Amino acid sequence: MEAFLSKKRPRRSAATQVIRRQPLPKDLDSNEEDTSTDFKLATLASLHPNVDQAALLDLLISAEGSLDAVTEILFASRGDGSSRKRSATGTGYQSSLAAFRRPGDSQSAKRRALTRKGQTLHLYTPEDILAHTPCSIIHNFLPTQQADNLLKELLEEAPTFESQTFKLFDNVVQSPHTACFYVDGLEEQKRQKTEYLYNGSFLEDIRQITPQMRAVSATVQTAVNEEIAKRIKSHYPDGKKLNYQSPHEWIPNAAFVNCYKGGAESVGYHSDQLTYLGPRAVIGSLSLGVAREFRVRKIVARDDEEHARSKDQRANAEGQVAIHLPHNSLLVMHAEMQEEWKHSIHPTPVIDPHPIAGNKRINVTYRYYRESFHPRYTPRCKCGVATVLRCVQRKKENKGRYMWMCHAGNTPAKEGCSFFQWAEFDDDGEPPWVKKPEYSVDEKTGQN
Ligand SMILES: O=C(O)CCC(=O)C(=O)O
Ligand SMILES: [Fe+2]
Repeated sequence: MEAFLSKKRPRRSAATQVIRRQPLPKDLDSNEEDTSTDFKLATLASLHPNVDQAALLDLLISAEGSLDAVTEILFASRGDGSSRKRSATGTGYQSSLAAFRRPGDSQSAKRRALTRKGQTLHLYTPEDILAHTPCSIIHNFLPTQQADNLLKELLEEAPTFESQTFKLFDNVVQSPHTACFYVDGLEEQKRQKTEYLYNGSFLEDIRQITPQMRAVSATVQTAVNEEIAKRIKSHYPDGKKLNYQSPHEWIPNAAFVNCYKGGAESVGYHSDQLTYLGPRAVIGSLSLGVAREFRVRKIVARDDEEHARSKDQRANAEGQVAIHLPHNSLLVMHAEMQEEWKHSIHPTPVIDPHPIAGNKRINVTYRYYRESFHPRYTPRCKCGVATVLRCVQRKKENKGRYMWMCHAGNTPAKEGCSFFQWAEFDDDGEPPWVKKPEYSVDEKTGQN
């Protein structure tokens, strides 16, 4: 990648520039990619000589480094018959679920057949989303006036948001959208600035939640807890919460606000960081303004025998599903999401302007930062820095295991160390230190 970056690249968009500044807490690195970005870009350039290199890099980022996926998108957009032609509308075409089912399929086979390489399954109804993704959605979530007021308030904040940074292969790159982190109250704002590390650095721009955000947060809390209870009952084995999932109430105490201006702004496939949320985290994500496609893809283990035979079979198994997120919808990402799926906001050539937001989409992801995952407790690496929590997603032998790792090297110009430690949790996802005498009763309740 360095070699590529040092080459002169005409018309390179700001969205793809490698930057050297404060990273935001995204976990967008493609952990286990082995082929260099230089090589991938050279391959793509030779396959698609008429496409600008900056556009190819953008596509490579949103396809999470997959050459196959980029080529598929480019052929599909040319409509040469190798794939289903892509829609020119902002929110995609309606696919009938029946088209993805085969007569006589068993229930599990039906689920496997739902997504196919080169095809995106578009889901609109809460029932379909609940049945085929690890998410649930509530349309028209807030009273109209409250949703509009929150949107207006955040549209005033958004022009001062900064581009996200994330790790792609060995480089910190800029995500093509802007965002800002909000917490509740002055004390928490101070704590966040000085105690919580993101990709090995402290965040500079942390803001206190706005009055509208605070009011909405209580409504989100009630709805998310109800959705969690419903999901446990209807989807999980024996109607019991997942192992490592917290049995306690979900309390939103932090939020990322994302802004996507125009259809080209997007975020590539990623899983959210679990470092301060703990395993099996739930996230409540409120969409305002322009409707966009939220795409989700199941992660399939690289050495999974069922899919090892061909790349195509693996791509089929991963597939992708587009969930349509209209104004004033609350999407709940359930406990199985971050460990087993990746998500993205897909770029689109056309959007339907929103009467208040114009070409912008505002998204608030409410999160629960758990006291037991405060960096004062989590393992430190040899650099003396609190480590990052990751889950093995692709290697079959350790799939689903958690690990603490050094992330100091994610700060540009800083070297990290090789620190690695398997992370242990009890059935409720609590780390071992909560049982130590030093861990006070107050902290167990999340109050300090
Ligand atoms: O904009 C969205 O809906 C998703 C944003 C997201 O993935 C994130 O903040 O981690
Ligand atoms: Fe995310």
